[in-house]
Amino acid sequence: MEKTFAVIPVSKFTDAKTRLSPKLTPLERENLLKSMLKDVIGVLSGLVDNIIVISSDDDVLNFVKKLGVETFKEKGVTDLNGALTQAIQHYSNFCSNIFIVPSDVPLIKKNHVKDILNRSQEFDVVIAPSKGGGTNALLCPTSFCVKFGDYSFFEHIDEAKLRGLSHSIYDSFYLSMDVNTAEDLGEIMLHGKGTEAKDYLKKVQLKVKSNHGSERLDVSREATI
Ligand SMILES: Nc1nc2c(ncn2[C@@H]2O[C@H](COP(=O)(O)OP(=O)(O)OP(=O)(O)O)[C@@H](O)[C@H]2O)c(=O)[nH]1
Ligand SMILES: C[C@H](OP(=O)(O)O)C(=O)O
Repeated sequence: MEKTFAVIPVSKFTDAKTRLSPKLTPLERENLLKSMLKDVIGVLSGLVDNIIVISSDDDVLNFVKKLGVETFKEKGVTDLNGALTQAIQHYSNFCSNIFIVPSDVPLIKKNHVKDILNRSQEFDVVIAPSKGGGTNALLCPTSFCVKFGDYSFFEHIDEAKLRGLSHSIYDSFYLSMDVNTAEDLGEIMLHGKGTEAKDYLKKVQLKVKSNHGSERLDVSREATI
């Protein structure tokens, strides 16, 4: 029987979401990453054959072990694609498809996962774009070569074509929302009802206001850091 394993790559807690440093302290960024991880793991739970978090950071791996998730420690000094490649090679002995979901997509819903899994019955590769040309979900055979980084959405489509694999684009507003910038935090405040991520941002008193300036959302703190 074909099996699909979900793989969630997570950077070190100390490197968590550096682009949010103007709005959140290092500890707050770590806590936000933990909240987003809980959201992503909760959504994937029960829908895939296994969930594996990969990281070089023992603190990350110990945190997710307590959530009942399998862990894979990346070996040596590597980057996101290197880490994913190590994990895909290892798990290719146990599954036919890998479903990669980053840890920073707290608006993902169970219906997205079900839809993507259904599409993989018909297509070899299913790709969900992120804002800015990245990839927020990639379901592919274990033979696939991952190309995360700049404009990876287009790189992944090219990779599928190069390998003669059929692909389907999964187009979802919520799934496209990864959290990289202060404005992204505003989107989580607006659209994240019921998520751990929104609850955490409320706890640290983040406020969002509509703005007609260079950014659409103005994100500020009630209390200063
Ligand atoms: N295992 C692993 N995960 C990584 C690595 N680099 C990034 N990630 C994860 O990959 C996903 C996408 O990361 P990015 O959005 O590119 O960047 P980030 O590191 O989270 O955030 P910035 O520090 O703001 O760039 C997130 O789930 C990260 O935690 C890596 O070297 N190893
Ligand atoms: C890793 C990268 O993430 P982004 O920089 O788009 O958040 C990608 O999706 O390819």
